[in-house]
Amino acid sequence: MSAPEKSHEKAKNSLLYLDGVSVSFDGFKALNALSLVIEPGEMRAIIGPNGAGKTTMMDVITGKTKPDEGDVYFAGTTDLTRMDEASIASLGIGRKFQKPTVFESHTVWNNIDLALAGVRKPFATLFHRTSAKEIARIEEILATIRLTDKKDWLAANLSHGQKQWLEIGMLLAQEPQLLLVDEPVAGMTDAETMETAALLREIAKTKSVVVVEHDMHFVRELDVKVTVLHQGSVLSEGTLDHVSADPTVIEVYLGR
Ligand SMILES: Nc1ncnc2c1ncn2[C@@H]1O[C@H](COP(=O)(O)OP(=O)(O)OP(=O)(O)O)[C@@H](O)[C@H]1O
Repeated sequence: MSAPEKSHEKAKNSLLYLDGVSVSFDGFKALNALSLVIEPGEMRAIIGPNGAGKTTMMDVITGKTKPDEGDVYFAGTTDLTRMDEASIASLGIGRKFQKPTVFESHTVWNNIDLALAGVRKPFATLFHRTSAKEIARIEEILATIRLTDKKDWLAANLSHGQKQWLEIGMLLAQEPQLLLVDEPVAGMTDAETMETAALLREIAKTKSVVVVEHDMHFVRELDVKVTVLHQGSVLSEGTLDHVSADPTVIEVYLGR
């Protein structure tokens, strides 16, 4: 069997499979032979000090950055290194950036409706009236993101945390199989942070989720397997208690 066929075989039962992925910027290795496997239906937390390569990893998965080396497969067989960002998004990989980008002058309801419209065919959007099925889906999403009672509010009037939830709702409208979420609780209150953990746990019942986050209280609340990145590679992996007790992790976090 040739090398590419071999990796393909190993990727078979995973939703996301990265093996030996390296990315260099002017000779500096932002990712260094990174290997990571996410199972279907899994939620994973990614932690690591500044500059560990977390954002670069997300950029490689979404096609924004092409790896110099390594394999990146989605759903076992789709080689993401050969696809552009738009094609990867349409496969069902949704990304939420750190800063919320909701439509401030629209209501909460319309923001979700517009996100649903984004996945309709252009012709359908032009003559569109929200169908009963779509209304039910919008209501379901509003319940998930804790904004049912704010559905008529302008997005501009939401708190920072609620805007983050709304943007998660807009991603859900696109029915992704895999959600990549970058530092969702930065700037949130403690109560919003805990609610975000509960919300993501609910979402993870039907979708795979990869969350990058620095907030350890939040990561503990997620209660999922944790991957620690350092200098572009996996330093440690396991429960939060396991990685927190790992001497190599302690050195990286405390030795700086
Ligand atoms: N486009 C680029 N050009 C040059 N260097 C880059 C580029 N993007 C990232 N880097 C470098 O690669 C390294 C990894 O960056 P990355 O943003 O992936 O880390 P991170 O783990 O997301 O960090 P943070 O927690 O601070 O967001 C850093 O040293 C960064 O300066």
